[in-house]
Amino acid sequence: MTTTDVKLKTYLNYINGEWVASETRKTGTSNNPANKDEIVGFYQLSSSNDFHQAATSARAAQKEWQKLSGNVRGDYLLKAASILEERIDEVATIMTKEMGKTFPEAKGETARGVAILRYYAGEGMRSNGDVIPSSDSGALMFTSRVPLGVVGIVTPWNFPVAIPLWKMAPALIYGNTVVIKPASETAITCAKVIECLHDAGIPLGVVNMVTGKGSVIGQDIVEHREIDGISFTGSNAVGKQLAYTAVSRGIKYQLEMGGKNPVIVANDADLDLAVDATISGGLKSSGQKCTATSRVIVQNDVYDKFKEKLLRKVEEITVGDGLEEGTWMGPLVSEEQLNTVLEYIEIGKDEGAKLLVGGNKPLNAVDGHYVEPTVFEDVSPNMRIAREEIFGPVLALMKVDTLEEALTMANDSEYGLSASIFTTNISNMLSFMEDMDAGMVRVNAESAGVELQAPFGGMKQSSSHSREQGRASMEFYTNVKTVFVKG
Ligand SMILES: NC(=O)C1=CN([C@@H]2O[C@H](COP(=O)(O)OP(=O)(O)OC[C@H]3O[C@@H](n4cnc5c(N)ncnc54)[C@H](OP(=O)(O)O)[C@@H]3O)[C@@H](O)[C@H]2O)C=CC1
Ligand SMILES: O=C(O)CCC(=O)C(=O)O
Repeated sequence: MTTTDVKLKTYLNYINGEWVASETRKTGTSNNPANKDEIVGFYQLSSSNDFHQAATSARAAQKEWQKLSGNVRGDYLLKAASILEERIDEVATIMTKEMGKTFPEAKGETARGVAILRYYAGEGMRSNGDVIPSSDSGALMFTSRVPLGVVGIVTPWNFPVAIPLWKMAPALIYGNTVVIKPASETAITCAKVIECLHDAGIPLGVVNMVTGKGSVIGQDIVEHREIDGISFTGSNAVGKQLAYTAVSRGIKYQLEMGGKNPVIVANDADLDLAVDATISGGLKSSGQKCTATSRVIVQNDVYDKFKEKLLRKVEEITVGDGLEEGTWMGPLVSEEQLNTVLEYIEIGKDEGAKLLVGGNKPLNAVDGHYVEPTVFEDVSPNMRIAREEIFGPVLALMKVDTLEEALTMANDSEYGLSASIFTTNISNMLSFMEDMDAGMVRVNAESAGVELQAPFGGMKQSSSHSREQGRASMEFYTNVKTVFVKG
């Protein structure tokens, strides 16, 4: 049985190189958020014992995988990249159907997945240590990076190809084996990615996928004795809970969580650029990115002009099924997410913010979890819509007199993931780069849209202060061994 049998539409767990049903014999349903009645497929609702099988298989495969040379491990990633590239339309279609982002966005993300696999394949050939002069002239001293062992990976639904791959690919290239539990909303998209690794011939047990509710098997991923490290992206509540257990077990953990990302528009900004970037950074993927722009802090002199240009463009946004040509913004991922966003819109109104545009479910879109792109103004820093992550297409405009005030406001957040400034003045750029407390600081560019070869992560409550992607991944997925050799 394969997961590509469309008649069955039931996707299986992947354990020790085989597609297997959960021992529970229960499945969950993946629905299309653009059309609630359309079933995309079924995925396994796994048990702790299913997870145990996967973790045990990953352990059994680990030493042999580690012993392969880096370029041999890289070859598997290269093969998987080519297979994913051949299947790009199929994978992107499933992604759009499961989580709602538009097909061009889904295709772009899948292409990014291909590039991530190729990038980390190359890592297998790069240096993994340093020679350090010993104080003993007759000795050789060097460092070597060794894998953690078996890594547990928990991923969210908003980047269902890129995030699993930017965690799995570095884990694998540095010699770890993995067990992934993807978000339930996008379990099938993850199965499609795993199929590529399977078809690339990756050895048995090196990659394992177990689907099911995080609330049922999630804790196993960090508690299981065979798990040596855990990498998580998702909400702060779940991330912190996993971290507590990881600390109590003394294993490594890495968390990527929320954001409340500001954009500053200075008096000297190129306003058209700033408007386009605010819309793209805040509303693409319906604002469901941890790097999405949510606070738009605009200097007084250009406030009215910026607002007018922004509203004109927001009103032109077409909301609809992401598979339909001409749709700019798809639905939210689920009814739960829709309710959360609508609730925040009510909170904004109750707190006294002024709703300029949007704020409702579109009248002609009853079949899916749609919400209009929404812009508030008169938002003050203490309002909940200025402080809490909404994870939806909601922008909060905030007016300031000076850039110092803008920076203070931008930094007034428990989060510190990404931040942008739009300015043509070099000293404004420099003070922003220096004083903005965010893991990603961007000048004349939107807050979202990270590059796979650069470190990614946040300050404050946005992450566990570690970094993912690029060569920074090596810090998490390996331990340093210092070797001293005396002839
Ligand atoms: N930083 C980011 O990129 C993301 C942030 N978020 C934020 O989180 C909010 C809620 O989204 P949600 O999807 O519920 O996020 P969660 O943190 O609940 O989900 C992320 C992943 O964790 C799993 N999970 C859930 N509960 C547990 C648990 N107790 N132990 C271990 N794993 C668990 C989920 O599985 P399952 O799907 O089965 O529940 C999913 O795979 C969003 O509104 C947004 O604010 C969400 C997604 C991504
Ligand atoms: O901005 C991006 O492209 C990545 C965002 C992200 O990682 C996330 O939302 O989880």
